[in-house]
Amino acid sequence: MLRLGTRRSALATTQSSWVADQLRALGHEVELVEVSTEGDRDQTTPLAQLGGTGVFVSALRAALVDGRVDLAVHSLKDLPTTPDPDTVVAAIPVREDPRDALVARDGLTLGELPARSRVGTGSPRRRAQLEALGLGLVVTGLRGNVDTRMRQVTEGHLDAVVLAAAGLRRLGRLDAVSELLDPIQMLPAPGQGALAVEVRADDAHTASLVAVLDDHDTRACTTAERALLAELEAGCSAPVGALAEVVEGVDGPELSLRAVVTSHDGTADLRRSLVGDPATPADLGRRLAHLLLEDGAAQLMSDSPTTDHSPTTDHPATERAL
Ligand SMILES: NCc1[nH]cc(CCC(=O)O)c1CC(=O)O
Repeated sequence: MLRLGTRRSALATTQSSWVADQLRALGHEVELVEVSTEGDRDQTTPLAQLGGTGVFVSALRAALVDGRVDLAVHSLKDLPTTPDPDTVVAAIPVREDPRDALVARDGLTLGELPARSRVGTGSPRRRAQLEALGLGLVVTGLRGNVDTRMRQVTEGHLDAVVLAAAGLRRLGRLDAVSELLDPIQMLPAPGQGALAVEVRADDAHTASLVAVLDDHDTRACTTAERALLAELEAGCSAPVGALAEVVEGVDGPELSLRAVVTSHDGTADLRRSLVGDPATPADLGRRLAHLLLEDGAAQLMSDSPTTDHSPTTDHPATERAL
């Protein structure tokens, strides 16, 4: 019996159940074990103040290391880039749509939202890229699970929210999307849309069972995106977007990587891209990071730290961690 640790939120349960079903299809017995995380218990503190999305990860890792569970499923974009000595990512399954999605009132697109429309997001990356579009949108902080965030729109508190398309697709809520944002406007978080299946570092047995779920292209793409993030020394809540894609070149497949670094207020941004060898994705990510650093990425990220650290003053109490 494989014990699979999962957080309780609808999205976490859906993701964990998907992995469990894949393993069952291979003939394994799998049991879901609920693990509660600080990010779930504390429903109002902005994530950046709780220590970033890493708060969702640490409790699951603790359950792994204690031997309460044998594997844990994370959203890859929530995994810190610093390797954990006690665990390994045994599989990165095939990625869902990596794009961000707009959920707006009356099915409006970003371009159709009038100036002064209130758009909710708790992510500094989304906030900065929205501001950088220069549409006169009023970006307000937001936390909570997918349903809570979408309710801000249906109840008329906000004109729109931005969420990961992958989460909405997994929850069967793509119907609520008014626009899938083109990465030209909004580059997703490194690793967005992909899952990471972690096992104990010393558990080669479970690692080998799980390894068959690994998707080669997804691993290459997310390795490039995360190497870029690590080289920029930026954390999970940094205003950094990145998207790698395997594309067909003249001499076979190539890895194309695009990235954006913004100041926290979105008044300045740097965009760059590189194409390289899919066999050495981390190298590509590091090289693109160095180009951005040469352009001044480090100063840009440190220059204007976001002044709005209190999204809960806009949307108190009822919100829950995703
Ligand atoms: N940080 C929260 C989080 N972590 C993973 C997802 C969505 C699923 C994914 O990106 O794989 C979300 C919600 C969101 O950004 O809308």
